[in-house]
Amino acid sequence: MALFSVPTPVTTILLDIEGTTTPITFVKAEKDSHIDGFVPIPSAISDNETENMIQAVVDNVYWQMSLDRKTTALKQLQGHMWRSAYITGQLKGEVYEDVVPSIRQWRELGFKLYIYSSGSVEAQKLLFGYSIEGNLLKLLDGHFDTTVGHKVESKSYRNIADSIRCSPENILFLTDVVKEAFAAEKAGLHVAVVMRPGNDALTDEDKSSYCCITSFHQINFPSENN
Ligand SMILES: CSCCC(=O)C(=O)COP(=O)(O)O
Ligand SMILES: [Mg+2]
Repeated sequence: MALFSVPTPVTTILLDIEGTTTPITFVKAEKDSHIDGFVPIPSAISDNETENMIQAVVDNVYWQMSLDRKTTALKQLQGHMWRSAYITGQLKGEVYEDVVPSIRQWRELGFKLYIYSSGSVEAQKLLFGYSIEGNLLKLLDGHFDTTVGHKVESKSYRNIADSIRCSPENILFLTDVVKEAFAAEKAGLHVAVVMRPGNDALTDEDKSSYCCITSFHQINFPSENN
């Protein structure tokens, strides 16, 4: 197993969610038409304007979800919608099996841990608060979403560094998306790209440009001396 050695100045780890801590399939809405009992939305439009408007909004939300768009408005809406499903126990946040033991170990080693995801802070707190591994919020020092800036813009990473009063070179960002890794690196952060089953395939150029890992267990810290 190839190891990724964390550079010595790193004190803080910034984690992406989808494709990094959590399978993409957990976030991405599936089409329901293949499911037994599927109830299609009628295509006929009634004369009632309010209903038409509601329907247009619903259609637009479905369209955005089908494209897995990362707009702040969509992500805020998803957070609100998921709340009751989490609270009633119908939904539990998925995390890969290596995530919890790793982040526990990182905290024991003294690292600070933050989340930066396109998912709203509300949705992040639900996912980790009601996860298949129980309430993980106490393992996290804070959360950032796209209200701090888009994930492919370097400025967002500088904003996060400023907000947690940390120099960019003290932060390691783990993400599945190369454009995000590029933006973070440009801001001065250290990065590693996470390859999980179902993630978009990386090109050979991506693989040679970035340290790539398939599990958090491949992350090795200076204090581990191995
Ligand atoms: C926070 S739970 C839902 C995550 C989500 O909606 C999403 O789009 C995740 O994208 P990420 O930036 O974590 O890859
Ligand atoms: Mg991601």
